[in-house]
Amino acid sequence: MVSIHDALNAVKNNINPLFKETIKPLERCGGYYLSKDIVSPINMPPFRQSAMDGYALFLHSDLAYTLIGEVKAGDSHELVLKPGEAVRIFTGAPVPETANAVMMQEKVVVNDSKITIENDIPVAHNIRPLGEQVKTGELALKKGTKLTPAAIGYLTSLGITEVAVYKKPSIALITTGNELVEPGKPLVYGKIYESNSKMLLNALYNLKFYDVTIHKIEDDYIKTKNKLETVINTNDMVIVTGGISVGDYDFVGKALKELQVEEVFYKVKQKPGKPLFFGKKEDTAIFALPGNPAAALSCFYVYVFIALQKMVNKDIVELPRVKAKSVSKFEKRGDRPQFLKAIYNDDEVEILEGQNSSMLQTFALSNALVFAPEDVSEIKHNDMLEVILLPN
Ligand SMILES: Nc1nc2c(c(=O)[nH]1)N[C@H]1C(S)=C(S)[C@@H](COP(=O)(O)OP(=O)(O)OC[C@H]3O[C@@H](n4cnc5c(N)ncnc54)[C@H](O)[C@@H]3O)O[C@H]1N2
Ligand code: MOO
Repeated sequence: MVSIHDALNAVKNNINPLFKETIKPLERCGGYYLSKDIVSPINMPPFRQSAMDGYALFLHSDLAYTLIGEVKAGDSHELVLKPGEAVRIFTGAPVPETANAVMMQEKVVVNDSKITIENDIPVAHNIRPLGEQVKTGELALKKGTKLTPAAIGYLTSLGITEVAVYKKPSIALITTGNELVEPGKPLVYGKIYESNSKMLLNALYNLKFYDVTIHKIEDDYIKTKNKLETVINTNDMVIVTGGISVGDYDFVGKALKELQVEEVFYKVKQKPGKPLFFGKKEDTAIFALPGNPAAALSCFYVYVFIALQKMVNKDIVELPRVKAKSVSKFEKRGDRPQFLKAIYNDDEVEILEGQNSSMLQTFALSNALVFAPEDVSEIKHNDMLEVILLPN
């Protein structure tokens, strides 16, 4: 049995960034990281743009100008101004080459073709220069940049439609157990509805990992071994739930050994999630999470989360931890450090009733896990606690 500290380090040290590339339509790249520098194919803006609705001017020493025409957004005609001349212009329209400033209309008095501006303005006033954001051939975004909505908007504004990004891991989710029934089917005595796959699928989707397949196996050694062999050979990560403890029908550990999966650790001194397994086969990471649903999800957030972040080359790989004041009492039994389902709000944290590792009801209300270290046996009101914030 390893400590939480050693288990966390083992996950961090045994997972490498995937660095597999794929070309994807830009609009589908939210949350991905660029695998190549992007050079701008155009100047942005592609022409000198008016930043205001108003008048483009060829500045001279007087406040009065003569109006000679109009340019609106989308117009392509070129008007030629002489000093003291102006054109009506609108936001986003191309500023004629010969105009050198734009005055907003609120500061202009119009009298037929004569206009008077309120005050002097400097050259370039209210004109967005050609290539102000980026020029043709310049670096638009560098390799490794995360494609946020803003980044996708920016690259789209440069006319880019597809980009090279780091592939996200392909993940196989496997549930085990004869007792599991697909929701929607009748529940016979002794059976339960299978919930871990949908729960973890959504945890993965929530973190923007979409390349996920779900597989179900009965408590049968040969079937377990064959299925694990296939998914390990074809995925970057395999997440199994159940069948990893010591029962006669827990075949996952034996099958992984037979398949020569390298055990990095098995069993962690923690509650929930004692029988957690983490191993590797070539570049595939294998987690076997306890079948108890709340234990599986807790292990997912504390350990699998880190592996996922490392695979996509993120700098910060753990969920955020904060300190918060306890508003509840809790008695911790045994010497295992514990992750407790809790509600964090405004620097305070409430530890919920119903901490059993089979209970999702309380997890469904939680937005955090309180970490109760080994040497703590009692948590009191106002104790300062370490709180892991769950992704929302
Ligand atoms: N003699 C011992 N027994 C157990 C130990 C131990 O140390 N010695 N550890 C206990 C702990 S702690 C845990 S956690 C569980 C883990 O067992 P497994 O990982 O082998 O999980 P299963 O036995 O297959 O299932 C446990 C529990 O979870 C339910 N389950 C499983 N899969 C799903 C699913 N996909 N959806 C919903 N619910 C699921 C399953 O029906 C069981 O109730 O072992 C203890 N035993
Ligand atoms: O370690 Mo188990 O996950 O407590 O129930």
